Amino acid sequence: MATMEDHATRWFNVQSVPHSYTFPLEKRPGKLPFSTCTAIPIINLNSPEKSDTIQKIIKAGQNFVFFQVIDHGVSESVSTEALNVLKELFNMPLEEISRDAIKNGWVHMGSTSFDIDGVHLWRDNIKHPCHPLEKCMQHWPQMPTRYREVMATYVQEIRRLSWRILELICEGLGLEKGFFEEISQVQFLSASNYPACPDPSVTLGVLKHFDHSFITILFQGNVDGLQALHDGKWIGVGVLPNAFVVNIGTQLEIMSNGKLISAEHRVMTNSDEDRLTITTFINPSPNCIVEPAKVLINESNPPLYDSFMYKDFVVSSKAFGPYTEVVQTKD
Ligand SMILES: O=C(O)CCC(=O)C(=O)O
Ligand SMILES: [Fe+2]
Repeated sequence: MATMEDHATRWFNVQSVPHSYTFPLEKRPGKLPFSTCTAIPIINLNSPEKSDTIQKIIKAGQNFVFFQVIDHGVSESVSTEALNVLKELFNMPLEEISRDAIKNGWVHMGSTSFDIDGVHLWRDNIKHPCHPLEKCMQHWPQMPTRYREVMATYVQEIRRLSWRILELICEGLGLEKGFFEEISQVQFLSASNYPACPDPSVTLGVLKHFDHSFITILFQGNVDGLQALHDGKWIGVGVLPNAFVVNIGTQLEIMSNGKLISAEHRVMTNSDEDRLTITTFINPSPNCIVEPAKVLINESNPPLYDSFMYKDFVVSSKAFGPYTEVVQTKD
């Protein structure tokens, strides 16, 4: 357990944002308050009208890129327990977290491990692969002691949910059933703790980026912070109790030949409370050839993207930086 003393000396326990966390003017979010965009689609996955659900997902992927799913079949206690155990983990003394990460082979990125153009992000982060479970679990945190049990339930539920969504997308795009099965065997988890920040206008939890996944499933608890770039403006993907945020990744944009679009997004901090989130990426397998699906290509719909092997892209773009080896299970 973290002691009071340990907490008081942590990097975020400061009266003002240190220079090393202050972004250059053009990257700062500025003083605008976080405002939730009410137009972001909310999709009920349990609706009896399946074709209606599919249509809503495809439309959301074309227009808003992010959407939220409700009545998704993941019980609230599973997600809440996952957040609780992560909170315990992030509260442990830093040396203990680092020791566990080194011993078991998962990634711990304390805020100072990130250095983007010389500036740190306002977050602590952990990452590890999740699939196949039997192979991955031994490389997860050992502490808190119930971490593996709680997170195993969570990641399995999220895998089921992501399958459901990918199958609906297949149907909506006109791809054969199970199109993504073989090619999306990589799932990894990235959990972030964004402590309350004395001045959210000068720093960010995550800088603007695309997710290089097929889809990303985010549980953001009950604190706002996520913004997506839409028509050149930052829009807030506000918290909806027990909902998951779904984001179309760049690799699905390519496979769909641009029928679905991936959006840049970023994370703002806030001055009132800590924010803890769990991101699950469903990624192409390393040997997957990423290219517009053949059935979507014809004379009037030429391919809009070149084809490449996912692992070559990951290496050449440094998509996962120093932690490529860990999140990209080898074939
Ligand atoms: O924490 C969030 O709200 C989103 C994080 C994110 O965009 C990512 O991990 O790629
Ligand atoms: Fe992201």
